Amino acid sequence: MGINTNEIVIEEEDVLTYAGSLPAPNVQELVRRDPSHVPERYLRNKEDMPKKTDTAAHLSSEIPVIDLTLLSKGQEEELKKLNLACKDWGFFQVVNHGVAKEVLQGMKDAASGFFELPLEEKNKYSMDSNDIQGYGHTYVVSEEQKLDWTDTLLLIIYPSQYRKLKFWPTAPKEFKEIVETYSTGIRKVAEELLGSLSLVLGMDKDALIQQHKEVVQALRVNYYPTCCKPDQVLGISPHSDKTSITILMQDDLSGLQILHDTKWVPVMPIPNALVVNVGDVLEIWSNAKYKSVQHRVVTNKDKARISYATGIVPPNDAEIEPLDHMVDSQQPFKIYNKVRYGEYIKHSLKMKMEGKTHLEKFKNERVG
Ligand SMILES: O=C(O)CCC(=O)C(=O)O
Ligand SMILES: [Fe+2]
Repeated sequence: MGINTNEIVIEEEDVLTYAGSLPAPNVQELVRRDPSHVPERYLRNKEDMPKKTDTAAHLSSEIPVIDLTLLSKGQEEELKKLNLACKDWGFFQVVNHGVAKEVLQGMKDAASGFFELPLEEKNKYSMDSNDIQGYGHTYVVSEEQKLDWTDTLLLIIYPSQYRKLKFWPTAPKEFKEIVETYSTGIRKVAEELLGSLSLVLGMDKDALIQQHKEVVQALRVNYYPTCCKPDQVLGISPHSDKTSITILMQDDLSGLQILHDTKWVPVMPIPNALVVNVGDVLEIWSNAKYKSVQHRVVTNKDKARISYATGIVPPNDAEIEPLDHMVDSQQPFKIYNKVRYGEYIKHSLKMKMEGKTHLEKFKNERVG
């Protein structure tokens, strides 16, 4: 069945519904009932857990910090910094981004209020079994896989006709309004970044926005409860994002780590800054000049952590492939085949999160 919104007909099956997850326990509730126990399904093998030898905390201060105000003025130095940040790190933090600190704080207060509600209240917004919008878990595809120590609220925000308001919490009562205000601010940041990225990739300023066909914006709020066995449990498994770019607000608790060369580097919170990373779609468009970088989240014994990831993606019917001018002497053929975003995301959602394995299927056979 299609939905008719003025002239646009959206195929519901195509755009609004994604493969869902198997049911999984509510982690916050597990901890509330027995903070001293972690079920087997969450306990990982030693080799999958952070080790001193594969972590490089001293590199945290090298993760680039970009000034968005300078970028939007087209300042040459800052554009160069952006290009290097995407090439060398795939992650950077953004300051002077224009989203007021009251708005950032308002989003944090509203989300904390939601997660503090009793389980039966939160479960009013539970994901349906065939979809990823709502409160629940994503990427749970088998009874055997190890589970992440997190509960998630995922909402598609823009274009507004894709919203499923039944999943939008009505408590705390200001939730909806602050999500709108926050998301409108983040959208401007996304547009500014996509404009600057277009320029540094040698295109007109609006080229990457055009590539999206339509900029779809989703908000994924991750709640990581305290964990009594942080050395055996991960908040989120290593993965790359299925986005063009992701814009993340973290609270004042660290936990996010990114894979840089062969070492995991913590992304330390900078008050009121946003963390931005290159997702798979930008890796494909740029023919891997910019790579989506694996990241994971570790757990914490003493304090719950909440993060707010805005995913910028194209609609399901957009075809994505390396842009012609990204084929050059450095990368003399297109390393990904053309794929509809909808096909790519459905394939990815059927797999547990495991690094970048979901991307293999779309690689050109000439990639060894
Ligand atoms: O919690 C974080 O810092 C990262 C979350 C994340 O990687 C995601 O939602 O894709
Ligand atoms: Fe992520």
